[in-house]
Amino acid sequence: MAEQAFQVDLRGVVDLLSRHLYASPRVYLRELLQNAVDAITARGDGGRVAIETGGGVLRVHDDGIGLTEDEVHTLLATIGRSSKRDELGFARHDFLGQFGIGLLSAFLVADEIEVVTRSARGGAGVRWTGLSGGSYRVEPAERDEPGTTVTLRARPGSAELLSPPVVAGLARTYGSLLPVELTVDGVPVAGDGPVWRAAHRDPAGRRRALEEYCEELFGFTPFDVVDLDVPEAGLTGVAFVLPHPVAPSARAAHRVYLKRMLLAENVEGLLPDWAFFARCVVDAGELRPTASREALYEDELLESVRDGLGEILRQWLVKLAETDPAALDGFLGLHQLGVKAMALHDDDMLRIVDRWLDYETSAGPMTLAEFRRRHPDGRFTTSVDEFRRLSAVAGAQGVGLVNGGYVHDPEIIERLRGLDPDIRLGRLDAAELTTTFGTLDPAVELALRPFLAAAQRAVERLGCEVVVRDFDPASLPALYLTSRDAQFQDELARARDEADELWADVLGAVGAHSVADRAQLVLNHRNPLTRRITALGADGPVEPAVQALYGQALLLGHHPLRPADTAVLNRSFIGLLEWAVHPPEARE
Ligand SMILES: Nc1ncnc2c1ncn2[C@@H]1O[C@H](COP(=O)(O)OP(=O)(O)OP(=O)(O)O)[C@@H](O)[C@H]1O
Repeated sequence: MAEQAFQVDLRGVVDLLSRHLYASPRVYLRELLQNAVDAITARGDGGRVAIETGGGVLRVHDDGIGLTEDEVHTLLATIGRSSKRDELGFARHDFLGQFGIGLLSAFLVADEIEVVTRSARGGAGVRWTGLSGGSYRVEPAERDEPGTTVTLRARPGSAELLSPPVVAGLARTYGSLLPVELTVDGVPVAGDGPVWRAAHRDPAGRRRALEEYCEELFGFTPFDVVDLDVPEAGLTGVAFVLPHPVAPSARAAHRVYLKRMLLAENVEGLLPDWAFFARCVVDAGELRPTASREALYEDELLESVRDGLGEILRQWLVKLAETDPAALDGFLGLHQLGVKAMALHDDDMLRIVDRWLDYETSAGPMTLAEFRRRHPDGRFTTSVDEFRRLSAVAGAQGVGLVNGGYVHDPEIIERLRGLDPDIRLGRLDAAELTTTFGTLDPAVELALRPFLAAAQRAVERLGCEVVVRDFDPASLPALYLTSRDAQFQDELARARDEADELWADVLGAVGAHSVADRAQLVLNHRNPLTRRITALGADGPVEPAVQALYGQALLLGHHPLRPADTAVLNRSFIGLLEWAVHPPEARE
């Protein structure tokens, strides 16, 4: 059977382009500009593109390579055919176009495209007229010079897009960096090339020019300006460090030019995620666009560009730390989350965090490096709540405590030990604090035995052990300590209660070896109120008082309240009230 060629319904293709490929019909001008610039490139360097507007008509003239009649038939009339690929079909890297569909985008704003062209390689002028319905005609045309003129007549409803101010604006947006002479209605479109490549008398002058550029583009005065250069991708540009904090999750949008033609103003994925504190303007010769030319095509080159740009920003930061600590301080004040995220993977960043970032500690705010100097055996908490409830106690006992409760902190502190094996900063196990609490005089301890037994009965069902110690701060009546192990035991006990017999035995065996490790209610003998409670006789309100201390210690320590805890708290409150209004002597 003879093979048949696919038929293409041009209306379907135009619909696809206008509604699904391009984000906006504004791109028509970019595609025409791009073809003109490619034609100039194909002819040899230096050329002119002149755009004329008015009366709902748009003309784009170029003095590029032009097309012969044969080429008109094959290139303009075949969708997907492009002269910008080599024999093997690879896009040739000196051209902007590659897909062979760009010209069709003119149908987004016009029903008819007219191309009058004459090839620089010889032959007469040709007029090609393409209609959005899917047909075209070719006829001879008068044209003296080689080059091409594309003419569009606005479709009803699209006149605005072809109007002089809109066209001038679009030409400026897309084309102001193009290496050709570009005019709209005779007015040159600013073409001094990339601002970051312009010559300046001194570095300060250049810096000022770049800052102004940033203000104009992004509306902020940058904290700093970093030059970007990734030769393997033919990429140059600048990164502007944001002068205000941003959420790390905010997608950083960069302005990207490919071969001096604007790709888009909000390109994502140019920098590694952690570098969310910078906005870039770059021009790259080798990166590829997606077919819609509104985003970068994700390939290995883009990946290595991302790594390369990340490295440049990292170096900038390391240098800032070495040469300008005050500026680094300012930077960290704004963007510490990003720096912490970097420190998870990068030793230099980790050292910066260690040396420069202030942490909350039991001895006030200071850097981790300073903290380690003062407390070689210090501890860190992994939650902010834990820090809040234990820092006063730990501090009063000379145990240094760091708040490692914010994002990335525990990982960062763990990584520090990888950096230097001598670092002993370890996780706090709250139960270990009791070992540093002062024990009581044996005689006092002995006298407290009956009280302790009664106190233990009062909280027995809550799964905690009552001890009396002597510790600072004296203002604290009692402290509730869980160890991670005690939490595990709690869960185990709960599981054992709920499990059937077989499992209960297994779980029992698991827990058997460390039954002693329970949560502790540590009563502070240094606190006057607590001391009076421990002195209560057997006929005193020992039970509600101890339960009240227990409840207060839970609340003070921001511990979660279980239903049993709430019940005990209520009961103790009522019990104490009863004691207050019906003292024993009144009951007789
Ligand atoms: N101004 C022009 N001068 C010379 N040739 C042109 C001009 N405009 C278009 N062409 C020819 O028509 C072909 C098809 O153009 P079209 O814009 O559809 O695709 P492309 O530029 O090759 O690729 P892309 O879809 O990526 O833009 C081009 O490859 C080129 O050979």
